[in-house]
Amino acid sequence: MDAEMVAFDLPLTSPLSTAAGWIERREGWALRIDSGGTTGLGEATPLPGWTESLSACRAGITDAVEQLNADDPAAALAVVEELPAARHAVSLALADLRATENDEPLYRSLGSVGRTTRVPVNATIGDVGPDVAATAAHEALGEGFRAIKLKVGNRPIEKDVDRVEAVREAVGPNVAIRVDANGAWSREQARHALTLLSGTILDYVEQPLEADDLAGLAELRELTGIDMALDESLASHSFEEIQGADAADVLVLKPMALGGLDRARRIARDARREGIRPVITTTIDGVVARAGAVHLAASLPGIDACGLATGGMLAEDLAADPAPIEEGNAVVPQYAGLGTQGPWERGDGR
Ligand SMILES: O=C(O)CCC(=O)c1ccccc1C(=O)O
Ligand SMILES: [Mg+2]
Repeated sequence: MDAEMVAFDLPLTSPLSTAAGWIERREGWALRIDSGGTTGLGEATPLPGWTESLSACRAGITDAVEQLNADDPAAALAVVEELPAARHAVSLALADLRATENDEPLYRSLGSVGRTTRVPVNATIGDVGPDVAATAAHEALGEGFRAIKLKVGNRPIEKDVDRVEAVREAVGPNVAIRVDANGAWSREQARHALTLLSGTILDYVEQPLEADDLAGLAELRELTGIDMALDESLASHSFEEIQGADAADVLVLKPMALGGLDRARRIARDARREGIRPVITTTIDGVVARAGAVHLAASLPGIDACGLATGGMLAEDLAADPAPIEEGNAVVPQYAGLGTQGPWERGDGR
């Protein structure tokens, strides 16, 4: 097999705030494996704080490309074992290649038996004031979204409460609202915020406390009865630890941060077995990784709304989107494999 990587640097239309700071651009590498004319695409888009550094990622993919060119995919995976973004690229390219060789869409190749044509997604609203948030939420409602995720935790509690209430007012009672604090609150602040929000029905609160405070998350879950979603906690704690701590109702799975679709899918299935809802999201990835995440979500029948409507945050992308958002759903590509050639795409789109 022949493998090559190309660097990219994609600016966001407007920066998104997270626990690890502001995301303004997404840099990474697209990877293509060619095996006798059949290709497999991968993408590594590291996000420091969530994955390895850019330099560690570049070194890892470079090593993996060398192993792939020596026809040793197992060695390629081994060299990126502890580099989640790099492993994401290598494992995705190999999975895409396999699915393409088998002439089946990637989500089927991941183990799904039925046909899935759409995956519900949430609209993502950043740390904007109540009026802008309400306008964005109202627009999302008009576009067909049935779930909205709002970033909180960057303002005084009362201000965040106003923002959440403004969004609820804008969308009415039938849209699920999720809030994501990215670990910003102390135990006391989270208790206060969730008490003030008790009149507003929330689908869940995502990472209200820092990643390592599993005991606090379990306590908050018990105390408030609000569904607790863990995101950052998954970077430093295994599924078994989280389950053992009784800390989660929902797990937010980011294939880029977890090291690939295969790893994320295993956690999703473990979670479901324990009655925990998996939700698939991205780290604001390029189209190759985003399409992979859509396939992963499609391989989990009946999945809740996922955080996959992130393509619109990018001012530029690697290629046209094979999984566009329509009426609050990602359309699942039914071509063989992933459904995109990324930067290797021909000008005509396929
Ligand atoms: O889940 C979504 O709706 C979008 C993805 C998102 O919010 C995100 C994007 C990059 C880094 C972290 C996060 C997060 O969920 O905290
Ligand atoms: Mg989150």
